[in-house]
Amino acid sequence: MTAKTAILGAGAWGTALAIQAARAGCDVALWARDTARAEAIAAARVNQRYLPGIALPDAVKVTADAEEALGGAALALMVVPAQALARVLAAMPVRGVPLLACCKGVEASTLRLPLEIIEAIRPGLSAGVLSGPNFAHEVARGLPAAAVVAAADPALREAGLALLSSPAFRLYGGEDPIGAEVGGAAKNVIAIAAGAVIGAGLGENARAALVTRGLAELSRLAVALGGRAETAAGLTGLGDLMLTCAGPGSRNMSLGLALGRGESLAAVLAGRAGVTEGVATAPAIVARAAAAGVELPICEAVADLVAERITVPEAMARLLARPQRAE
Ligand SMILES: NC(=O)C1=CN([C@@H]2O[C@H](COP(=O)(O)OP(=O)(O)OC[C@H]3O[C@@H](n4cnc5c(N)ncnc54)[C@H](O)[C@@H]3O)[C@@H](O)[C@H]2O)C=CC1
Ligand SMILES: O=C(CO)COP(=O)(O)O
Repeated sequence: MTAKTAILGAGAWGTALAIQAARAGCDVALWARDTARAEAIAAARVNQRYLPGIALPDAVKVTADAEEALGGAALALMVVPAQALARVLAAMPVRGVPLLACCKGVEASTLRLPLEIIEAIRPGLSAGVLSGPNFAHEVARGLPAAAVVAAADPALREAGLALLSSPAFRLYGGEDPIGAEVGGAAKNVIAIAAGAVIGAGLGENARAALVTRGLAELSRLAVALGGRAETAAGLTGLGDLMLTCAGPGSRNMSLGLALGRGESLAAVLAGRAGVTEGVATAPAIVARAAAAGVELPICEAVADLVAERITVPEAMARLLARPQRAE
């Protein structure tokens, strides 16, 4: 019998992962919260709002019925924004279905990372993280990519690799889910900083410095929260920074570019359908780090920037004026 994977969240990444799971040989249920939207995607066989122009394979069934999506599933992927994860999960009849969190952020109201949210809402459920440098539209098209299934439970790592891998989508097992989720959340914030310096005309040197020192920030925080420093050098840390800080293909980077050029946050966000995770995560990750006794100066500058308390040149001047220290 073909294994079934449930994808909970039909945005850009959920739709791409549904296509990928079908390519990997699964029966797939793609759950959308809105019945009309689920019906429109099912009828068109395309998610025109979030992933236009890419057809869904026959193995993907689209539904707004959570019971139908999760019934008989061997694995479920949570692919809603981090700020919506708790609400969506609380309403899901997951029972014992193991979960992979695919969102990259910190919950603003509680400062929880995705696996902490899952443990609070479904205590004892086997859960892990799927993360890495993956633009949805490239994965959906079958272009080569790699990612990590990070979980404490080896059976979940194996299930993730078995159900989601295909020749062009290379998955690695990871034993440091905390490091993976810190990397995914922090890189979105650092990407806003990277975009902002380019948008403000401060140059490529400034971006390289921010990305590298940003890597040090996410590594410090991961270790403080119980993760491993070396995870920062892998796909979920450095790999995703390289992708997300490289250019306007990233929503976070492109937001930074616009802020750097002097556009307002509200105007930029009003013009986009998809989530820009770094906006809510910037203050949350700073507060979470502070609670753990860790300073994140670049994330702090981004939190001030998105709150419009500071301009890009002011943020850069503040970072440059920090006391000298060893690298
Ligand atoms: N788009 C990408 O290339 C990648 C995205 N991610 C991460 O995956 C997560 C989701 O991103 P995307 O799919 O790109 O976002 P998106 O903005 O394209 O789609 C989000 C989906 O979640 C739904 N949603 C939003 N709030 C909801 C709520 N309260 N209840 C139920 N559903 C809700 C939306 O209707 C939409 O279907 C984010 O954390 C993002 O950082 C990770 C890797 C790649
Ligand atoms: O997480 C992503 C790539 O790995 C997507 O990045 P953006 O949300 O910035 O587009």
